[in-house]
Amino acid sequence: MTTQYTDKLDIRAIISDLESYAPKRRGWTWRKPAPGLKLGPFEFSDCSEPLENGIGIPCDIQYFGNLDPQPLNTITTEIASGRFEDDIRRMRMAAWHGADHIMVIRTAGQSHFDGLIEGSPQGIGGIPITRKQVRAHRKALDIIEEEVGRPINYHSYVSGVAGPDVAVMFAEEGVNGAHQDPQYNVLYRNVNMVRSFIDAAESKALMAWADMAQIDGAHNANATAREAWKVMPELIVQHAINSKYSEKVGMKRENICLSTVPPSASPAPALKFDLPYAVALRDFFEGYRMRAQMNTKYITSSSREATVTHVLNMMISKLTSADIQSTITPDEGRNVPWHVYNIEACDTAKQTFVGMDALMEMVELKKEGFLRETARELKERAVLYMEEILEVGGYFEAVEKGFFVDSAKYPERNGDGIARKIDGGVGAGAVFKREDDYMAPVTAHYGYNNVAQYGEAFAADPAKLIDGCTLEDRSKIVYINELDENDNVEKRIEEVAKYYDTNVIKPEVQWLADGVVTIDLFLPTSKRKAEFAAIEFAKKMNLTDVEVIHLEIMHPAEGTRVQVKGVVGFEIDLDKLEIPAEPEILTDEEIRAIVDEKPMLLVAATVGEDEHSVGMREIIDIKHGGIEKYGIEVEYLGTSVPVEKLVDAAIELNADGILASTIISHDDIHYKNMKKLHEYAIEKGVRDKLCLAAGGTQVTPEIARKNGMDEGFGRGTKGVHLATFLVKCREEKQK
Ligand SMILES: Cc1ncc(COP(=O)(O)O)c(/C=N/CC[C@H](N)C(=O)O)c1O
Repeated sequence: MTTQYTDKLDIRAIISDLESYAPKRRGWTWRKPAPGLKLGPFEFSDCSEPLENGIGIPCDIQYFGNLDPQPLNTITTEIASGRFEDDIRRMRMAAWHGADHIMVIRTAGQSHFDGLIEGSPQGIGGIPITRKQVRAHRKALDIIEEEVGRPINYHSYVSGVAGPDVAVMFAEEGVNGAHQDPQYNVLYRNVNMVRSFIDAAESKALMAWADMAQIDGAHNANATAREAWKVMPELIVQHAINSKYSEKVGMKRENICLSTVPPSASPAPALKFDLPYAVALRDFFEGYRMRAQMNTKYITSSSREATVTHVLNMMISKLTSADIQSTITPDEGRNVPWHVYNIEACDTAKQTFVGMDALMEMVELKKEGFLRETARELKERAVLYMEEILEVGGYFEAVEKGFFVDSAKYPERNGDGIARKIDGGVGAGAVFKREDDYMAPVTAHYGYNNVAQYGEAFAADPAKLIDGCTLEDRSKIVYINELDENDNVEKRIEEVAKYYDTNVIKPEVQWLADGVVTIDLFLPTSKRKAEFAAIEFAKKMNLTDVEVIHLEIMHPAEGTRVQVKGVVGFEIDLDKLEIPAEPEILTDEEIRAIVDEKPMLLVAATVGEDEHSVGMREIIDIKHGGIEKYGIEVEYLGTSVPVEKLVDAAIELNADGILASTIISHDDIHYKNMKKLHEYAIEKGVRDKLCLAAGGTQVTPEIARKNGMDEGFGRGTKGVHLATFLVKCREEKQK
């Protein structure tokens, strides 16, 4: 992080004056490759340009100085809180953790709305797409991308009965990417298929004009089929139908992203299914983009399990290709994703990809054997599937016959596919042939448009007839702020104004001040009893609205892990908190001058029965930025040293202080050893003379001091922190 951003985004400022907001650019932005990128002591092969501001994963911050390498793959985070004002804060967190593709899920059922909606109503499982909401998010992302120093793509959905209306609005509002696949309408939203494909042509023409990236909907078959791995031939066919249709309408291949989800998940031998499928897809669809997403069909309430599934999916992405890596949040299987899980998923993607940097310079996929034979078989099945579609008369007839999402592996059939009537579904009978003199003076309008009746000059640019349509002249866009005087963002912000305007805070998981917390318990009893006992424990902790969100058997009799969510009924005023000032740190020069003037000698050891030595070596050795670089002399006694020996050595050497490394914290042994050290120094009559410092990954300074240390040092301690303490402590002791 190069600049401290200590101010929160001003949500009220972002949602104000949206009427005059205009997007800065049009179209999708891919990451900039940085071949041979050097960061710290490392060189990376498959990374993109680093961020100006970002937050590395914890071990990057603790051990590598926040190098924060960014993989070449675009990383997506999906947000679905239902309140777009709270989504904005989460976008900022995700962007700082490496997401450059923000996908905001739509409110349930918007596919059946037959027109645009306006304003800022709250949504279910996502937000209602409205012009106001899209502008607010794009305006917020303009600010956020400046902070992180990388363009961020905003993504939504062009589907449902009002697809083309939404596509026009997205083109007007600078949306960068969208899902668009007429098969989705037909199979999962029962929108009439003829209507869906005609609307798709119009929508895709607009998306092509807006240079938007398109994601198809094949992944939905995965999540819908009974045994996902059996729909592989169909997935290839679904990708082909949407990709070819998109290209015919005029979309560039590099903007056509196949939404490829591996059809299985462990404990199935996942890569045996998923890798051949991934290879087959890339064999067939050269020149298109791949958008990889882990399988969400088999996701459960175990956030750990979801993370492993995510990592396995990224292994496939690395072994084959993924231009976009979608990240399903690890809590997707138990609630509408929460802030911290969006961030976990972004970190998992970043950590995994940079950890596998240069993998394909070291391994390659076998050119023969099971992998290639299986890939070929899948491609053959897909071709047969396509041929049979032609035999029965084409796509519409095949849908009527229930070809799609049948749970058998084509050409086997179980007859349980999703069948739709050609003349059925929402919007049926609403397709009309354009009259000979049909004319629409608008840009990116698909199909017959007889503008030539007003002069050939207009044929190539129909909007010229009206001096530009809304795509050329934003003043022609009608912006409506709100339609509902209650269900809107201003009202919602009023309800939580205190938490915007003061330093009073409550815990939250998705909405400001929602008060929700989770507790993670191990209960030494059976699953059923643990479930009810956990609720009781949570209630006794004064949580309300208590719900069990995850149960995991450690052993049928020995115990169960339970995760519970609940609401706290109180808040904290930060202004009234006693927060000890951060310890002041002296400069290297100041410390060196003090030690030059008055040499310092310490004795150091890892105490008790503890063999860990790395931490102590790092805090001492000059090459790790340890205290020796200030000229401080250290007599290191090694590991598993009794505290008595430490004190005796300090007396013998007339040392200024003692450094005790205490890594093992089981049964608070680290604090017990500190107490022993303190008491023995008193017993030997040297306590007042010596500066006693204890350090370790589980050490809390306040508790170390309670156990007799002059100071304790926990995670992230650097040499300068310890050296500052030592020179000040010695000065104090020798007054
Ligand atoms: C092709 C297509 N069109 C529209 C919608 C939106 O669907 P409604 O508005 O009808 O809910 C979807 C939904 N996918 C969810 C995101 C998924 N988790 C993903 O990452 O892809 C879709 O796949």
